[in-house]
Amino acid sequence: MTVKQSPLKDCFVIEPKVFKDERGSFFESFNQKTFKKNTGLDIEFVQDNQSISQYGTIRGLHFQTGDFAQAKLIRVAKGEVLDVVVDMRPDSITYLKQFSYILTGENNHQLFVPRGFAHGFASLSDDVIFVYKCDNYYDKASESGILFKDETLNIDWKIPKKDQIVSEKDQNLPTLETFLSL
Ligand SMILES: Cc1cn([C@H]2C[C@H](O)[C@@H](COP(=O)(O)OP(=O)(O)O[C@H]3O[C@H](C)C(=O)[C@H](O)[C@H]3O)O2)c(=O)[nH]c1=O
Repeated sequence: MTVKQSPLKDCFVIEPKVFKDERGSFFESFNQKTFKKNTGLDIEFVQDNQSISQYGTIRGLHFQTGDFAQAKLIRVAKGEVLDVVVDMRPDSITYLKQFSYILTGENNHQLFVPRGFAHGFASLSDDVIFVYKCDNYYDKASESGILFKDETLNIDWKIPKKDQIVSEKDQNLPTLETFLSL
């Protein structure tokens, strides 16, 4: 496994070792000992999530606040996504900076997103199987987020407006300016 730092503090890309043969391929999608050895992080993931999305779906930007903030280890089992994170930690040297990365079922890359980051993704293909580990449990009351089309962040989701599929909940998330003023 190779760990590559992203431009955002504490956020990094993991490229697992993939074994290929005439049958197909195999890789360890998570190994606690290897993860700790290569990242120096001793994290206990407590919840695995999976979502399936059609082309054009944009989920996010989400995060849980306070005691229920979540670090996530993200990968795409099938399809292709543009994954986007924003550092929402006021004390961070990369505060309010954003980073996007293409995750696919082909490259098997993973993105580690620390607690205190907003996270979202756009489905660039149909039938995207998006799987991720969280180091804290889901807590509806702690859910928060930033509007995906926030003008300050000006994220290019790579999906034409006419093709965008966004939940009612996400369409009503606050802008960054509003969130920061709360
Ligand atoms: C996240 C979550 C949701 N749910 C329930 C709540 C809703 O009834 C239903 C769909 O939830 P939601 O529309 O919030 O799902 P996503 O839009 O995929 O949310 C996720 O998408 C972005 C990309 C993230 O990074 C977060 O992990 C998460 O917010 O699943 C649960 O029961 N447990 C959970 O952990």
